[in-house]
Amino acid sequence: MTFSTRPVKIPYYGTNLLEMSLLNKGTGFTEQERHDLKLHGLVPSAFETIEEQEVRIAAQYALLKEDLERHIFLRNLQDTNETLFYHFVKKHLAEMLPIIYTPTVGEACQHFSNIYRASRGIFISYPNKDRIDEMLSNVTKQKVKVIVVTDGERILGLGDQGIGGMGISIGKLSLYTSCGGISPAYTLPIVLDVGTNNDQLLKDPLYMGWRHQRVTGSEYESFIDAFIKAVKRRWPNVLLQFEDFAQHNALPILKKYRKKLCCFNDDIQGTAAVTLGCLMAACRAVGDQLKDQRIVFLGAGSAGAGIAEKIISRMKVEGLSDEEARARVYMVDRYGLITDTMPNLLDFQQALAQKSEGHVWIKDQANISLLDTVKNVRPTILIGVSGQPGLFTEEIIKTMHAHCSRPIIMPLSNPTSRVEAQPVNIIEWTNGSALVATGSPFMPVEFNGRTYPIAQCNNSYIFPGIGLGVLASGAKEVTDEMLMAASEALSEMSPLGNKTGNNLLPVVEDIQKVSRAIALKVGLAAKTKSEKDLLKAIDDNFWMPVYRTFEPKVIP
Ligand SMILES: NC(=O)C1=CN([C@@H]2O[C@H](COP(=O)(O)OP(=O)(O)OC[C@H]3O[C@@H](n4cnc5c(N)ncnc54)[C@H](O)[C@@H]3O)[C@@H](O)[C@H]2O)C=CC1
Ligand SMILES: CC(=O)C(=O)O
Ligand SMILES: [Mg+2]
Repeated sequence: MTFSTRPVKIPYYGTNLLEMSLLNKGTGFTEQERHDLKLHGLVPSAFETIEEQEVRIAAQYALLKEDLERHIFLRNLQDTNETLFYHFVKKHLAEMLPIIYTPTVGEACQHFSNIYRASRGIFISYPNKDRIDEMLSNVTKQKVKVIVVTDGERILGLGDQGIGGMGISIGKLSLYTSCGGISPAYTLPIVLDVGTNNDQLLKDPLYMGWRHQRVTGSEYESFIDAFIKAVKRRWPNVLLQFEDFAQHNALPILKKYRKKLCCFNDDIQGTAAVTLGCLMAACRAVGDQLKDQRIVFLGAGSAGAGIAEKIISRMKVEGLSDEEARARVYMVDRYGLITDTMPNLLDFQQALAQKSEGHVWIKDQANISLLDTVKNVRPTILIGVSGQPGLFTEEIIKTMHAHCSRPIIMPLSNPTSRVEAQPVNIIEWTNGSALVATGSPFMPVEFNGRTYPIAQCNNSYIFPGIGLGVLASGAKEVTDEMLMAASEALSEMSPLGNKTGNNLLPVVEDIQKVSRAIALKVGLAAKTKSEKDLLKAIDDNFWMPVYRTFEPKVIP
């Protein structure tokens, strides 16, 4: 990996410089820098390396008792000294990801206004809809390359969190940097404040968002449109990630803007890519193909439909017709199995509805439960993306296992409090036969003297690599081919798939390696550069949390 050690010329000095989290080094500034940048006296006289500073941070961190406190502490460090923050996080990645990301980030979103410390990102509220250009121009970062934007309506499985959604935009971008090497100087979290329907927030005197019911319909659509156009004007080549939009908006927004700027929806496409990568690896491990599986989903929303369509695409690559592939995928939602006679289906659900003709157990039945679906379909794969905890009951899991000796069971809902079943229970109910992957992190399960690792099938294995791949290739669009390449790259790195271990996914500590491999495949699928040039561009774009030497740009 190449890393530039050239001094950086900066036009900032004194207290202002210390207040810039991207440049601040605290006691890490050298004697020369303290002289040149007017810092003498503004920091304690000791000179410390980043490693020495980290010892202090680790000692302070060790005193904290609750995960939310740890999150606040780390966010504070991020707002004070980003290089030290990423240095610390990178060194303890497996321990810190659950603090800066799921599950703790969910709590941070729920309590966003109460734990608020310092500003980060931009808050674009509906009443300010005519000044979006001005708001974007207020951002001092010149080269924004990756934006994560949410409107806070469906934060993880926690529902409407209003401007608390900013927490997820910040968290995702922290992973772009810690897992995908995107410089924090190039990232920008955004929350679109279109009001909230969360009564608790509306009544909370500390809530800092617009106290108004959510704007909907054409008003909402024109607001989104104004936002997208303003982003294009300010940063025409940016990669925009849509995050945690509610079901009724997620797909329509993606469809409308997919070709208009370089963007993707993480919950639909990122989740589909990581799940498909896991399933391809799991099939390889047992010498099967995806086209031979029968799959049942609980939750036919953005994530469910995204994963289902990706699985269908892959089954078609493996030789099935569209009809044959769709016949193998069953979607159970709030009112039961989705069938072609069910009223009020959304377009994307209609495409995934099972035909009632030809299935005796479906014909003329309404509200077919998950249990009945499992009994009749005899699935080999069960995926939970309902956002509702506990719905994979013992009876359902045991029924599935009765017809499938090695079931693949993925309760993917986040955060931990929303998981469809506890991995330990699934392992027990299946007598250790199930292959389990969850959306939030879980400890390995000990059962009958064996250890069962629980893979974290979360889009965090995918989006940092997509971001790096897009930046390195200069792609103008995130195509289906690029997403499929991401799934393939991930599945090729699966220890279980490669028969080199029993982990379905590489361990979190290897996630930077995973992101680079995904970036390469994604970049190649973008067809803009040769492999050699791409590898160099990936290296060049990969930011490392080390202190650069600063020189004054203008002597004040
Ligand atoms: N592991 C990962 O990487 C990801 C996990 N997720 C998780 O998946 C969950 C769903 O996310 P989205 O699909 O975006 O939300 P969504 O709101 O679009 O879909 C959820 C679906 O579940 C259905 N549902 C609700 N209660 C149900 C019940 N009792 N039985 C059956 N279906 C029920 C809803 O009607 C809806 O169609 C969330 O908890 C989210 O955190 C989402 C994206 C990525
Ligand atoms: C992981 C993620 O994007 C979600 O749960 O919404
Ligand atoms: Mg999400």
